[in-house]
Amino acid sequence: MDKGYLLLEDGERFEGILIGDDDLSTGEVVFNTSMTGYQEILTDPSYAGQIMTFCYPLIGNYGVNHLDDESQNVHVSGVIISDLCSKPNHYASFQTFADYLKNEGVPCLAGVDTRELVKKIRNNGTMKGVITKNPASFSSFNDLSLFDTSLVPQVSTNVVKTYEGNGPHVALIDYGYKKSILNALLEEGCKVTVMPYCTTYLQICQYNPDGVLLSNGPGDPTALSKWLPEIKSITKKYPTLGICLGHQLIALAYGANTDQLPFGHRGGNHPIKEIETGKVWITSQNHGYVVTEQSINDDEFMITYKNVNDQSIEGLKHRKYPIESVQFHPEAHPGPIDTYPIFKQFLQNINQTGEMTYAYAKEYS
Ligand SMILES: NC(=O)CC[C@H](N)C(=O)O
Repeated sequence: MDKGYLLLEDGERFEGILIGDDDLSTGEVVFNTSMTGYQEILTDPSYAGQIMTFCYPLIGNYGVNHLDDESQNVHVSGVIISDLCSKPNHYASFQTFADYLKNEGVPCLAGVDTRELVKKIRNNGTMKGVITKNPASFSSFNDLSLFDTSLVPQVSTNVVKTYEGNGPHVALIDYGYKKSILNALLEEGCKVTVMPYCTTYLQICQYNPDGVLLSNGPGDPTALSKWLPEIKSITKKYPTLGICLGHQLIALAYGANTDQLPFGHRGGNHPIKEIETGKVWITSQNHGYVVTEQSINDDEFMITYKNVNDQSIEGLKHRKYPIESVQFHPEAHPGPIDTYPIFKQFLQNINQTGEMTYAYAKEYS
């Protein structure tokens, strides 16, 4: 088996065994603390451009199945693990973790002291990294072409697709949506039209939805600045729910700012507090950016949830219009489903305020 290396931007190097694909992999090195759900994590398009370090020490023990994919491909650019299980045991498993990554063309470094690596990221923040078989051949972290920043166009669909249902019609704007978000809407009986990230307000109107969901997605939300006026117009007309990147885009569209967290929130045990009730929910999270509290216009938006660990903003609600957004993932997969009712709340918003929304829109324009 070949040796491989993780080279970090600050010059430190971690050694391991190279499994999966043996090509060069570049990305932002991040970590996820979830104890299960590696397949969902690998296939979540929000992780595009990132090298994922799994904190849980044993990976691959239940293999890979046909149910857990959150999209059609693995989106992480590389994987770092401690112990690899090569003899998985699960009735639904059809492939090993290593073969799966090889087929998907994604390099993985196994046998790494992930505790040391994670401690380093926690202390110094996320940084760029490279997985390679041949460290001498890697030239420079300054070669920006290796670290792509236009990630959403790469993961979003370019065709409009409708899933039939008898309930309200939701336009799901695809910045890199997770299948579980679509499934949650379909389970609630919605008709769902998935639309590309670059869909304009007028294009959405042609489909006449009852509500709009702005999905999760990879990268820095400010990379989508060009689309903010469209997003603002959409939210002024339709009841809107934003999830993760979608939440950040709503905040940006209304003039707030986003900032980068030191090492992100990625895991299945992030506590958030509902400001109105004081209740704490445990959530699934995966984000590196966050809406800055001071930048939120208090007259327009109220903060609905805050992170219990670092007090960062976890949710916003417009004071007048049916616009809500959450930084965490109510669809879970992987992680707890405590906040799944957010989807039901969204549908209530659609049903109760559908008529009013049009009145608001008139008044607003
Ligand atoms: N899951 C997401 O939508 C992630 C949002 C954004 N890319 C971030 O890292 O903050």
